[in-house]
Amino acid sequence: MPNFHIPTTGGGKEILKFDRILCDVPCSGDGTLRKNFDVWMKWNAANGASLHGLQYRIVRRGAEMLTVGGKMVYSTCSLNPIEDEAVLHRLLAEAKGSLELEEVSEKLPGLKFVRGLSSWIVMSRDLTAYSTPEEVPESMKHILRESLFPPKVEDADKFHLERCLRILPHHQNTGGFFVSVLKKVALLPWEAQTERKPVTENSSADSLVMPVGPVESGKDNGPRSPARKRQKIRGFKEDPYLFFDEDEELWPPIKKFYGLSDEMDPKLLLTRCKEGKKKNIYFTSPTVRDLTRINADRLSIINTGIKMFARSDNKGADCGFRIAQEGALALMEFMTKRRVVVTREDMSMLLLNDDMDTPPEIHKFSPDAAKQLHEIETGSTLMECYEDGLHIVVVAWKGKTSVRAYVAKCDRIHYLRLCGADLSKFEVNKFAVKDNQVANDPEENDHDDEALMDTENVANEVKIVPNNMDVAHESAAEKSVSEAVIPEVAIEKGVAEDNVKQEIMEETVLSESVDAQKDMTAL
Ligand SMILES: C[S@@+](CC[C@H](N)C(=O)[O-])C[C@H]1O[C@@H](n2cnc3c(N)ncnc32)[C@H](O)[C@@H]1O
Repeated sequence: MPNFHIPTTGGGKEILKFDRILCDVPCSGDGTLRKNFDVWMKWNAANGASLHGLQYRIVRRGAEMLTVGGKMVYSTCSLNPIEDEAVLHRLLAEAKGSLELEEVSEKLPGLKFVRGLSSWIVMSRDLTAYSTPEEVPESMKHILRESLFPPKVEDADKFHLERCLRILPHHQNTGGFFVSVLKKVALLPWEAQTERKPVTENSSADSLVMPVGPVESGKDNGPRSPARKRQKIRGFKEDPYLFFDEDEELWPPIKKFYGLSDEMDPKLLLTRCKEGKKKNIYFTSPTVRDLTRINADRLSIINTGIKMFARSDNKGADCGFRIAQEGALALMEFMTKRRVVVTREDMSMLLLNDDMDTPPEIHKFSPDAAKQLHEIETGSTLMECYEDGLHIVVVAWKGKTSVRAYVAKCDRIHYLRLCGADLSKFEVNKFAVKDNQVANDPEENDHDDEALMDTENVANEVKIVPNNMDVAHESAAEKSVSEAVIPEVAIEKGVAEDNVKQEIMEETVLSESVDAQKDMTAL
């Protein structure tokens, strides 16, 4: 994760530090073996060792991005101490007291868990066990490195690894999970060495550096100098983020139509269209707007803000933009018009009617809701229900004689369930319907046999699935964080020759790494 710049009060910029960080890192996933059949086939004792380095670099980078006083969760769905306590022990040892594990067991009363480990053994792929780094043969030292081993007995207490929580599958009938909370109590030793200066145009922090931990090839090396530069991330040209100015011509008609108060700052609205008609209008907070602007040349931001308005080319006196459901709750705070309060029965009727041709007519609503509806002009409207402790706000289109909900089907079902409405018309078992069709249609039966044969053939071809357990790709995991966004892949099943597999793997790695790079810089 690269640094983000933020403006300072004096008009300069500095590096943003976070109050809270969640490092839910890629892992072998052995805690999920009850639901992931694959884990049984792919597991070996060295999986943890090949992921440890990547996990360490991610959490170490997290610690750097954390503000002093901030907290960071480190979690995995693996129960292998090499991926869990060993990673934390390594970071805590390097942090020299600037990071502490927090006691969080009281935070979730009733949660069953066992405490983190302070001792464990390290195993090679052939199941040879080693208790200390000294026992590891020279030829294995580059794989079973010192950092995989537990703290020395005399040092163990000071790391408080027992404050980690290990949730075992049988405790709550779930997957296995490891979770810990770190608190940053002082600058990290390697941060403290570099005096914190404001960012200038020419300072190294201003370029896209990845000030992450050491590249782990061969022998392990200590924290590295923050001045070392990394390659710039190349990639996609995203549509620009164009924030409204004071004199944005779209704003006055929207403001008037929805009766938006002066408290709503139009400069928090943005579009992504440079030319032509603007399609969607997004809303951000002042902080996100500043971050987006100030980092525009340094980061490829994929998406930001919530969709608040969508263009609607309905003829009429409206402002040309309807409210988007995603932004409705944020918008209603400023809306003094076009809000209709309805009863629970009204809301159920509106949402149950998903037949676009016959939306419910206004006279079918309760008298009070019908009166409110008659008083507003045609166009986008909020329908709000607060009966019986409900708090449902949906976007609708108020026509001359009827009202139609503009809500996605899954949301519609969710709200109907809250209303206690009859959901039977949505509860169709697709598989049962298909089975019935097959049973009643001999031709369908024929086709299905063919389809089955095809499936069997496909199963014998090469299938590529993302899988972070493949030790063949240890080398990717051993690269720096900036490069190691390349997801590992595994051949799930197949009869193809090795070189064919290799070609396909390379192709997949390439295309997936581009996607992963996009994800990495998404805000
Ligand atoms: C356990 S998942 C996180 C799941 C997430 N917490 C969620 O609830 O959807 C681990 C994530 O790490 C990402 N990842 C894999 N390699 C990475 C790398 N080198 N740097 C950063 N993230 C990586 C994966 O894409 C994956 O999304």
